[in-house]
Amino acid sequence: MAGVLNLSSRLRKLLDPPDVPAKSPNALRFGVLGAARIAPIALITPAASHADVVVTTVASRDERKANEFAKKYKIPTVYHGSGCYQQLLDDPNIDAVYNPLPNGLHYEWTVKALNAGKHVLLEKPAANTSAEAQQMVDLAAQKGLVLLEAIHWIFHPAGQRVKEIVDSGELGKLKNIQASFALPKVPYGIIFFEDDIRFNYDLGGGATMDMGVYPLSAVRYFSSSDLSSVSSASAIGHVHDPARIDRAMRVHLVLQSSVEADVLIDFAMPGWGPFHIIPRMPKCDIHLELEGGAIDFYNFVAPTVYHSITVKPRGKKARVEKVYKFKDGPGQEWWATYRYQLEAFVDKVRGRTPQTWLAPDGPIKQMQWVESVYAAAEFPARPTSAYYQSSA
Ligand SMILES: NC(=O)C1=CN([C@@H]2O[C@H](COP(=O)(O)OP(=O)(O)OC[C@H]3O[C@@H](n4cnc5c(N)ncnc54)[C@H](OP(=O)(O)O)[C@@H]3O)[C@@H](O)[C@H]2O)C=CC1
Ligand SMILES: O=C1OC[C@@H](O)[C@H](O)[C@H]1O
Repeated sequence: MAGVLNLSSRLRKLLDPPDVPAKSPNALRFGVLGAARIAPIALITPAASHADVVVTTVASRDERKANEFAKKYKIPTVYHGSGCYQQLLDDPNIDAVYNPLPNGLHYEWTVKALNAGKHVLLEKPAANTSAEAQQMVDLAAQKGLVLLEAIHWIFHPAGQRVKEIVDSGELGKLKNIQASFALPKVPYGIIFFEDDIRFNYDLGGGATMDMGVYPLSAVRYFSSSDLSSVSSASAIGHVHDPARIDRAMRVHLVLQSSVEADVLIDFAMPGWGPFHIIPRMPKCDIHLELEGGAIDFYNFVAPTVYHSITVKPRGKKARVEKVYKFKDGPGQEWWATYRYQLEAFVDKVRGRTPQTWLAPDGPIKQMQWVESVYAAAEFPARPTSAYYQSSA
């Protein structure tokens, strides 16, 4: 009963967090590039409970969409039309930019934002290629600006607790990881639309680019190791562009630490039963095999909703842990992964030491892994952006 009450209280506050009584007078002013669907979840809602963040500006190419978005989310300044993204970057009243544009535009608008002197919270994956990611990371360092690729789940205490157990040696050496993020096949419009950016090759689409960021980052994070090789990879093409857009990807990875990993990514797992009409349950799990036992981490991407960490020492009784809040650290049980991430971003901008921060070369490694997966599956690399080519 207590579990159900906690769940309901957490969900209520997750979806409608209490506003802070007052924002600080010099709160960090965020501008949002594009009226993207993810922006309310990843920035606008988390910002409501952060005293040092205000979302002041949105730029959307379409005037009506721009105004509707601004009205709905109470954003005072709006730019629209063909030059609106640059107008936002030129606005001296903005300190930080949130970039949730399609993946293929991440590089161009992040480079432009950094050149305009703005800190950048950048949606995942950082770019279309590792070379683009490298340039962005170098530019941010050169300018002394904060650039964070939004691998939000790592900022939540649940993922960090799993890492702590792995690194503690309680279960011995890590041997194998199975990481899955896969959604059931449902009619268009329920999860994705037919013309979604995820299915557009030129915009950097593909399941490995999109959902793959999660299990691949989990393998990197829990193993603390780089990739040695992709020993097998099999892709299922998306119906609209089967040779270039992966609907699903299944890979076996060998890491430099000799840990091995199986990764499954799927935008639309077919149903089962007669005519495949019974939808499958989403998969969002990490299974870690260690010398002395195993750990199952359920729902690693959205742990605030619900998660479980089942620790199974070999020959002993299993235990289940749930960690919604740090013992000593920022946060509330209802904080979304995005809220923990925003806390860290602001701490970094303000010159404080965040509870968690990601290695500067993380976005580069992440894209190198994605490139290796596509190469092994004999799928083309995502296209280098025209802006990168013109500025190289
Ligand atoms: N961290 C997370 O949990 C999640 C991250 N993401 C990431 O966020 C990014 C955006 O995803 P999502 O919000 O689902 O995408 P949307 O399609 O909803 O938003 C993308 C925005 O980009 C702008 N845009 C600019 N050029 C184009 C173009 N040629 N075609 C389409 N849109 C364009 C549009 O803004 P406008 O027209 O207003 O100018 C649009 O609203 C992706 O990088 C994705 O990987 C997505 C979901 C979850
Ligand atoms: O969290 C997510 O789930 C669904 C994906 O398509 C999205 O881009 C991702 O970030």
